[in-house]
Amino acid sequence: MSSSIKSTNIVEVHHHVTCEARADLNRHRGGVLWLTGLSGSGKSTIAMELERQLFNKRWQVYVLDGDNVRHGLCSDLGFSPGDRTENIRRVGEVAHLFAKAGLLVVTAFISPYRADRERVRQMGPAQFHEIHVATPLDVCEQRDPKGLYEKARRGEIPDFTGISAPYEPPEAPELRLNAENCTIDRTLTTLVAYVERTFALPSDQVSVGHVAS
Ligand SMILES: Nc1ncnc2c1ncn2[C@@H]1O[C@H](COP(=O)(O)OS(=O)(=O)O)[C@@H](OP(=O)(O)O)[C@H]1O
Ligand SMILES: Nc1ncnc2c1ncn2[C@@H]1O[C@H](COP(=O)(O)OP(=O)(O)O)[C@@H](O)[C@H]1O
Repeated sequence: MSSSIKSTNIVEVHHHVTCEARADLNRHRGGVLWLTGLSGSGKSTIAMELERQLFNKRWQVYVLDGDNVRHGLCSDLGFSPGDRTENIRRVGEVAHLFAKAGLLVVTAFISPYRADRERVRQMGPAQFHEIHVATPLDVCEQRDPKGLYEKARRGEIPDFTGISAPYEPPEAPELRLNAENCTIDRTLTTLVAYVERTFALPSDQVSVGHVAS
């Protein structure tokens, strides 16, 4: 974990293109939609389908997914509490950078610790919306799309979330998806409407030319 700051004598460089100018161009604000939930709860399925539907509506949108990020940026991290915290810190920083670049970032990480998710919320300045994919453990275990619960029950995966490692559900997420009782289609309808309500610019909002010369 990199808790101590080693970068000193750093002076911030300012962009000439403002966040407002990017939003004007895209017709939506940048932001972070943070999906959290157990393995098998539906995070990746929902995130990728949301990306596809928003892309088809010409949104600037990108998914950061746990399994993918752990192949590169976070390939040095495992699943101890400290490594998970560092994983979420790095992803949070990247998500906020993308959001400042004007994108709607959809993240799909278990992110089991409340404090880690709260730290990402506080990173700002982009809007952070916590979405709990609230599928219960028994349903996730029944689905077991990657066979990981079976392995974890056999003791072959240590520190497996929900089995031998904790998951702290959000207490007041911006949105809770009960994917257990809802089809993928209905979940997506709810989410797309939520995103449009929250991040789209009103169609009558006129560009005011925010790009500095
Ligand atoms: N011990 C343990 N616990 C939980 N998950 C495990 C573990 N080992 C490997 N995997 C696989 O890693 C994926 C979770 O990675 P994340 O980066 O989302 O995890 S975390 O947010 O840092 O907790 C997770 O992906 P999802 O099933 O999509 O959630 C698993 O495929
Ligand atoms: N309503 C639903 N929402 C999301 N996924 C669902 C739903 N019903 C069934 N599933 C299935 O559950 C599995 C969820 O796996 P995945 O998206 O990889 O979860 P996670 O990324 O949280 O580990 C997929 O096989 C998906 O088809």
